[in-house]
Amino acid sequence: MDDYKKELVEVKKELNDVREQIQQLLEHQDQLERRKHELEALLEQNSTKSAQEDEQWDRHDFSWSNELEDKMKSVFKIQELRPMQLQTMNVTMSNKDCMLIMPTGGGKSLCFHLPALLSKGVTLVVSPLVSLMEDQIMALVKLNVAAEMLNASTSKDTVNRVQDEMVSHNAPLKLLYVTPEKLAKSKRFMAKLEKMYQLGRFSRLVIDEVHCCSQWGHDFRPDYKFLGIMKRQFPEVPILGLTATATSKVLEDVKKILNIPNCYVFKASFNRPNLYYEVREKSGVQAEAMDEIHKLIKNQFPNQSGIVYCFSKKEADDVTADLRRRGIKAGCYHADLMAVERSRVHQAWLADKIHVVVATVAFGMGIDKPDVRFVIHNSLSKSMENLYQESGRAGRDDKKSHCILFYRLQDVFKQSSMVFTEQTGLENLYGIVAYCIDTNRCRRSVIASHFGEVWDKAHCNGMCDHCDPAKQKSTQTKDITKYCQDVLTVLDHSKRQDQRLTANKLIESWMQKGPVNMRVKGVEAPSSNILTLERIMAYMLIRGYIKEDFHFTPYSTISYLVPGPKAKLLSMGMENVSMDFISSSSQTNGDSQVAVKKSLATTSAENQPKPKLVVINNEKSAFSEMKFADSTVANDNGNDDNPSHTNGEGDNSTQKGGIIVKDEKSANKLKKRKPVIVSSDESDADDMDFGGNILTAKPSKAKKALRDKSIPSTSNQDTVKSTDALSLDSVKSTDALSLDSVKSSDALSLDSVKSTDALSLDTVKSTDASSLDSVKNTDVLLLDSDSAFG
Ligand SMILES: Nc1ncnc2c1ncn2[C@@H]1O[C@H](COP(=O)(O)OP(=O)(O)OP(=O)(O)O)[C@@H](O)[C@H]1O
Repeated sequence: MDDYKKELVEVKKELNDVREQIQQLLEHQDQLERRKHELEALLEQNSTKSAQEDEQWDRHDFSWSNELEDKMKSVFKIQELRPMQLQTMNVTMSNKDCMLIMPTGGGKSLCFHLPALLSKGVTLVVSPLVSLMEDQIMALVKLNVAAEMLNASTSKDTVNRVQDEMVSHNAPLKLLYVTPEKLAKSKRFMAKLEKMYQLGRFSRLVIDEVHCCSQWGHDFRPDYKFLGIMKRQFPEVPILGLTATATSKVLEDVKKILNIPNCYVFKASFNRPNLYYEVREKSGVQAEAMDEIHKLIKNQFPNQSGIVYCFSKKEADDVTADLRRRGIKAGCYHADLMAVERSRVHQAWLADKIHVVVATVAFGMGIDKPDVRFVIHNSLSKSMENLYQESGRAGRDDKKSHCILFYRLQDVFKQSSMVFTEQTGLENLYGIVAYCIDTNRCRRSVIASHFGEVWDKAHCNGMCDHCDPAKQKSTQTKDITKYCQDVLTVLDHSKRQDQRLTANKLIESWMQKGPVNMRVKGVEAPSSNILTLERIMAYMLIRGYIKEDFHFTPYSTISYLVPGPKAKLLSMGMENVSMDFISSSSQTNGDSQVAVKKSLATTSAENQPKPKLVVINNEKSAFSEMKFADSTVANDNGNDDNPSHTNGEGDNSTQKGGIIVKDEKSANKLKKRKPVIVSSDESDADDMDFGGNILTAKPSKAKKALRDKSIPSTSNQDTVKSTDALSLDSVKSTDALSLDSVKSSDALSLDSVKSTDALSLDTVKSTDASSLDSVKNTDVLLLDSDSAFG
């Protein structure tokens, strides 16, 4: 017996050692993977560089150099070339094949527009979209450059005229745009090209969006495959391929398809130094999310051009309507709208008649407005690549512009149920989720690694929310192994109950809420706020501790969560999980980073509520004498996100300028809601920036507040009558207040307020300014005017 016991102790010890070693090896593996990635990126960067340097393609002493400079200034009004433009032009002018990878808005077009003017004959441009060709031709014609296009809907007369010009020595035609279908399907056109070639007039073949050739690319077009014969048919014609998006795998594939294995490849950096990248927490309440976007556009980008990208056509419709209602000049753009309407919106935006285009990704290729000051993502993009391309429509004029993504976990599942059928759909999506939940890495560096580049954090120049000195935060790494194990225990339990859990339900069960049979004994309700829990959930998802399991219903696809490939390691205690959190000391007021606002340990701060009712207490007001029975002062600055302002437990005094809260449950429930603000001084409402719902003193102001602050979407406006802080004559079923019935209510004497969820007042009877006899579960903030506005 004793021997067995002794051996058992030894085996256990050895097992522990093995676990530790495995843990260390796993960490080492992670480090090596990251370094491997960096080294590969550096090697690729350097090999491209050396090819460029070897040949000195940035020289200014080619036979065409003077003319190039002259036409650049006189025709295109451009004073200086951007990186890689000169190299590309010199290579293609030397009749060599070339591939240019340059980010959206980088200036790819000039790389063939300018050479076209310097060359004899015609540059043939293959482009995938008719609208894209139309825009370019319009711009070229304005600059007096002879450009034409041929597509399926070109009239016969135009086709004849253009085809004659192709083979006529004296014709002014410089650029001819065609769709790939035209090449693939029109023998007559191919015959004309042969002729043009024989006459020495086929000066260059440009293939825009060249990644469309490859099946590995995200935008494969079968007709692009036909371009493979061009090199064979026209061996003397240099090919110039352009793209903003090509991994090395796609690039190799494209070279093979186009038969240009030895072409030069130039890659401009994907760093757009003038773009400020930021991720913000998105409210789970639609009206609040819209408040935030409205406030952002109104205050930070007044009358400036921007785009709001949405997840779906319906979302785009709703956001447009909401912004318009709030006085923003917005237009909608998505695939369900008629082409005429889409074009009207696009043109009105180009002419600054509307400021904001609210769109799905259909608003994409060919947008060339220089002064787009902001691109907001109202919902998560489906990949880093998409985010980069869509955000990249901002700041084409090189001036500072903002790219702001609003993130919330629920959007991950909206996207995942759309992309999970794509080959790398989920992988790409989780890449952008990792970007969103990151607390400290430079956003630029994260973007860079997606494009196989390494950008030094120092080059960010404070142009992202993590590098911006004004938003600096320190972070702390915390062990969340126990949390993750608890999540897996809840999932195990649900499996035994034969129940599936969505992310929301999983969090609910984990928090020991929802159906009793889904709560698990031994799993303690986490004391962290919902954002923290969502963040942990997202982290578990991208690290493979949990995974999505998709089920189809007749109307939609539902994503349930189940244990992931790495769950076993965690359950068996063979892996520790840690995660970075913003440390509480460095949190700033009003900051809406998605990063967790409080450390996991700060439980008392977690439970502080967001006030539902804010009473502005100015000198003359009768409120100054108001007292609330049965209440606890918890905070003195109106910002419950800042734990440093939280009073310690046991402070039961009632005082001016504090949240008065008693009931923890209602506090938690109301935590994330914005306050209703009641003021006896109507000017208060104008000055305040609580982003909340406002009821002011005078009916006229109240109406304005209702209109401006969009209470209608959260309340039934038509049932709010003559609202007045001092006398709410009849407020019925207002959702904003969640008051079932408030009758002849008056701030000084609320005769009967029942089931008031907003105030969480169970019963308020014979209340008066100096003594509210029975106020329970009050969730009220009483502020001095000064602290309210300070
Ligand atoms: N060297 C330059 N200096 C200043 N502006 C430039 C320069 N080169 C190009 N531009 C301008 O930059 C803008 C974007 O150029 P362009 O449309 O060629 O971008 P792109 O790389 O083709 O982008 P996309 O992938 O979105 O089509 C245009 O307004 C163009 O006139």
